[in-house]
Amino acid sequence: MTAPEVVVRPDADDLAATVARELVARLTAAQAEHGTASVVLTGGGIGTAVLRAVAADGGDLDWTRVDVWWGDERWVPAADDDRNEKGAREALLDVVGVPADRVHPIPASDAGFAEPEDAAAAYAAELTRVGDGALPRIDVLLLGVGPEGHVASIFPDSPAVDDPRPVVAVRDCPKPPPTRVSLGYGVITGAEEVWLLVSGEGKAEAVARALSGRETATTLPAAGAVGRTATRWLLDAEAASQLT
Ligand SMILES: O=C(O)[C@H](O)[C@@H](O)[C@H](O)[C@H](O)COP(=O)(O)O
Repeated sequence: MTAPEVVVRPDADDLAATVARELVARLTAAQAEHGTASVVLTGGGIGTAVLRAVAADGGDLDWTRVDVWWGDERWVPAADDDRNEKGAREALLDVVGVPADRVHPIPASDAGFAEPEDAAAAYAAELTRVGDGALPRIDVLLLGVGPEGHVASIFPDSPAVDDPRPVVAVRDCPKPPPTRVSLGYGVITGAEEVWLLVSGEGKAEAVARALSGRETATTLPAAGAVGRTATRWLLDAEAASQLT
């Protein structure tokens, strides 16, 4: 496993612009190598700010050859403002016009699945459909980090940490809404590059703990979020303020 890279920018705006530029460059390089690129999006404040920055300055990335996935989703109806999908569509996908068949949202609670477990199984099936029977290559997997160290919808001490399924339903989440669908660790750590986007003083302790080498995925899920070829912590100065 390669050591995590830590990038610190002065503030959230600079961080969003920097990550946007680097994301477009990475996806462009993946297209040059493979023909297509794939990215897993995150909800959250800085995650959505990055998408807005990509929309404003997206270079010449060919969005018709980018597969778009989500790391987690709230179990609410499609039109609910809590949907990560809704925020991502408004911030970026509707702006740059990604073709519908390349956008892979996690099913909403009104999409016809009785339980979030059914939606999780359907999302796992969609991953293997696109991956021709295996999990697809994910070039960049973006994650926000909660103040207690959660990533996607995997919270500290949750059974989801040890669930081997590629996509899991998560109930009783400490952060509302309580029911969610999340990629499991196997998919997260199967991504080529995992980029953790973190902004603000309230995350500084979680960042320092995650990078201390003393936490496990169970005690601090962000600590277990590593990519196959790269793990990048992309921070603003406040989020980095407790790093030694
Ligand atoms: O569904 C969610 O709650 C998000 O996907 C979550 O994982 C988020 O990314 C982090 O909590 C960071 O959010 P902020 O950047 O808004 O603090």
